[in-house]
Amino acid sequence: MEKFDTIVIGAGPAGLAAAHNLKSNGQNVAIVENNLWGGTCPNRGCDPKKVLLSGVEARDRIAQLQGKGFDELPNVNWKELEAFKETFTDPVSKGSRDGIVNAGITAIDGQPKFISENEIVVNGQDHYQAGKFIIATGQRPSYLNIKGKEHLLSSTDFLSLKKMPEDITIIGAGYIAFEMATIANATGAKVHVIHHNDHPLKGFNEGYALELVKQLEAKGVDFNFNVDTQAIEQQADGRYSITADGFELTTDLVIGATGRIANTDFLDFEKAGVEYTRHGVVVNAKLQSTNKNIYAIGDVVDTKQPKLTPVGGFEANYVSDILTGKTDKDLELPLIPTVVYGSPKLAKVGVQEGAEVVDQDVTGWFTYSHTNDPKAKIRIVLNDKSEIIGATLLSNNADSLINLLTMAIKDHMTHEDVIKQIMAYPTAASDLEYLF
Ligand SMILES: Cc1cc2nc3c(=O)[nH]c(=O)nc-3n(C[C@H](O)[C@H](O)[C@H](O)COP(=O)(O)OP(=O)(O)OC[C@H]3O[C@@H](n4cnc5c(N)ncnc54)[C@H](O)[C@@H]3O)c2cc1C
Ligand SMILES: NC(=O)c1ccc[n+]([C@@H]2O[C@H](COP(=O)([O-])OP(=O)(O)OC[C@H]3O[C@@H](n4cnc5c(N)ncnc54)[C@H](O)[C@@H]3O)[C@@H](O)[C@H]2O)c1
Repeated sequence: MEKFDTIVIGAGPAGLAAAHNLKSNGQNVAIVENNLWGGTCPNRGCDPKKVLLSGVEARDRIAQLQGKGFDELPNVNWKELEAFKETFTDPVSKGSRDGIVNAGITAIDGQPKFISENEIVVNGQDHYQAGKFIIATGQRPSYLNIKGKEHLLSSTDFLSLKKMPEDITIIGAGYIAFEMATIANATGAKVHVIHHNDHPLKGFNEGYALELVKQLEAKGVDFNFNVDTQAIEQQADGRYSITADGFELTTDLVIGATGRIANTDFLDFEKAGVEYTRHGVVVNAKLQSTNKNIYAIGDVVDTKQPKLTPVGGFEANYVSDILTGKTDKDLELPLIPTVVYGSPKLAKVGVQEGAEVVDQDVTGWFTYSHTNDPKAKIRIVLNDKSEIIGATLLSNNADSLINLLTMAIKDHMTHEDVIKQIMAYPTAASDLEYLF
């Protein structure tokens, strides 16, 4: 039986970062993966989505400038765009595994199960012991429990569609639903979004979320709110009929985007004394599970933190520091900016209410008018010392501006601090001094 200082279970962004960190700090480390090395983000999440969105952005920009230098609106060639995406995704698994092996970390392929508090067996035959374990098994799509649920496809399927159907329906109105709807719409598909209540993108400012709905509606996306899907049936012609109380829709393909569920099953946690809920592994403020030698990081953790790649990476660094004696403090996450990659993009950071809120429609400002953007809005929240403490942005460059505002909040910047800076002009950043 092989013994290690630490065994990491799950080779996504969080698990890989922890394994590399621990190894470079002199530990004897193994990492177990039961599927694609690299995990969700580079194989079936953030990165492939961003490649597909680059096509959307290029087309949107030209659409906005039609009659202002551009005549024809080009079509997105899905087959070519998908092939381009695969040039990024195809090398990920081998590259991630090779990186592990080259770093001198033991790479184990297969399905691990705990058989005691400090031992796992992989594929029912190979036994490994460790002083510490890190669970980094992430999440997978959760499907609605309705009649015909077997017809639901996931975001993973969407990102690898060989052909974009003429008509596609997405159930749910969270991050994934908006991003898939944006991509499918730009390829020319008729897109329907069905949502069980009238709160899309819960957690974002309601007015801004509804403005994004309006912008997508203007591009032809059909939103159906307060529709609680009851059944999906395949018709003789291969299409699908979606039904709810007083509602019926026929479509070519149905994507379920109603959240994700933690990968806590199949690991026999009971044998290791690790408690978990349907939201993930239960941890304390040091990301330690109910077994003090087993930690959890990334999407699989049952905390309220947004489940995002940089959060998993931060937690990996933190647990590595704990396990190498560099810290014994509780985890303190910094501000977490988050972006819905729609068209336009919706971003937020920090708190959303304060002593003063400056909410502006900036569509007419040069930054947005020279590209003829249909809508840009910026909401800045200040505290009683006039420091920026939060922001929500809706614009095509919200993704980069939100990072700048995150730094400004961290540095407790006021308007006076902002005007002391020189920002490259003309950019969204050089507008900052006029925003509040
Ligand atoms: C469509 C989509 C788009 C996204 N876009 C963004 C974005 O733009 N920005 C952003 O920050 N985040 C985004 N996310 C979220 C991001 O992908 C996750 O937060 C991130 O991948 C979490 O990393 P992780 O290492 O915790 O888990 P994962 O990346 O899920 O990795 C977990 C790994 O564990 C493996 N595993 C699972 N069970 C077992 C087991 N029993 N034994 C061994 N191995 C196991 C899995 O196969 C996987 O490789 C997106 C997610 C999706 C689905
Ligand atoms: N840009 C990004 O950073 C990004 C992109 C995609 C995914 N992600 C991560 O992945 C996670 C999962 O994304 P998601 O869009 O699946 O989740 P989500 O939590 O953002 O949205 C889920 C949606 O499904 C709805 N829903 C839940 N239960 C339902 C039910 N029974 N019937 C009908 N609708 C129901 C919710 O109201 C919500 O609108 C996100 O929370 C985020 O952490 C991030």
